[in-house]
Amino acid sequence: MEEKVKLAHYKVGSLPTLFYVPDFITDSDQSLLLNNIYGAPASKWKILKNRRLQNWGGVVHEKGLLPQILPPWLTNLTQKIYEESGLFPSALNHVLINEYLPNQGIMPHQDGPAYFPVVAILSLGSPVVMDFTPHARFKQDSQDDVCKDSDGGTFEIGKDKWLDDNHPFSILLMPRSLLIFKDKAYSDYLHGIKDCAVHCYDGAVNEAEALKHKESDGNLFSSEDDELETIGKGEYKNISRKSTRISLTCRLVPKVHKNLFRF
Ligand SMILES: O=C(O)CCC(=O)C(=O)O
Ligand SMILES: [Fe+2]
Repeated sequence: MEEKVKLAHYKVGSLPTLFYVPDFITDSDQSLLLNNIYGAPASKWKILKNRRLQNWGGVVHEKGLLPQILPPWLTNLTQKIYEESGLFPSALNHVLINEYLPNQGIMPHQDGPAYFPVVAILSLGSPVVMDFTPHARFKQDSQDDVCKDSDGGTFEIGKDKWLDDNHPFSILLMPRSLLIFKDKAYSDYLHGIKDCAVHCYDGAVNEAEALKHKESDGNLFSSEDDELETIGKGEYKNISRKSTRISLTCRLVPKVHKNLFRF
């Protein structure tokens, strides 16, 4: 994304606040990030049931951040996101790095309340499809979806109408791309990645944009081109996840507890 280029140029799908920036970083930036991530002490990895993660920037509590200085190899990235997106009120101070093997994913979830409600996710390695699903709580709470009948009672609008306005969608995340979402995409939808080795990208909101930019570097990870299969005449648009994916979820925790502890 060139400096001062309007983010609006990268809007994808029908929500106003979902942006996909192909080739946000270069191949050599990707290699540098991967070298730093895999060069971190083994103790930096937290092992979960379905993925591994590294937490950088400090410990996030519901009431704020117990901060830890981000290393320069991460501030290079967060500063670029901060400056080029223009969506954050101050510099990003937290990065979560997730590593997924081909049969691993992340359950549909909503990001926690401690974060400023804009998230920027940089993808490295194997492509994946991320699914967005309307949030059930949003469905129940939405006053707009409750209509008054002539007796003053209320009735719910039909499920079909609700789904028209709030339909699930998916997005193809190619390596070196940046996904940014906020507002409705952040608060009214869950996002997740299926834990299976084949993902279908047919109908993904950014299909054209994602497939335009797929030149590969051929090192560290197997070629991403090999992972995109188009069988027949575009009937099955699948990804075979053959290699590891790394994502860097970059966020701002506005409330920072000062001088509580140092690392
Ligand atoms: O790996 C991803 O792309 C998503 C990660 C995510 O949703 C999170 O860390 O909250
Ligand atoms: Fe998330």
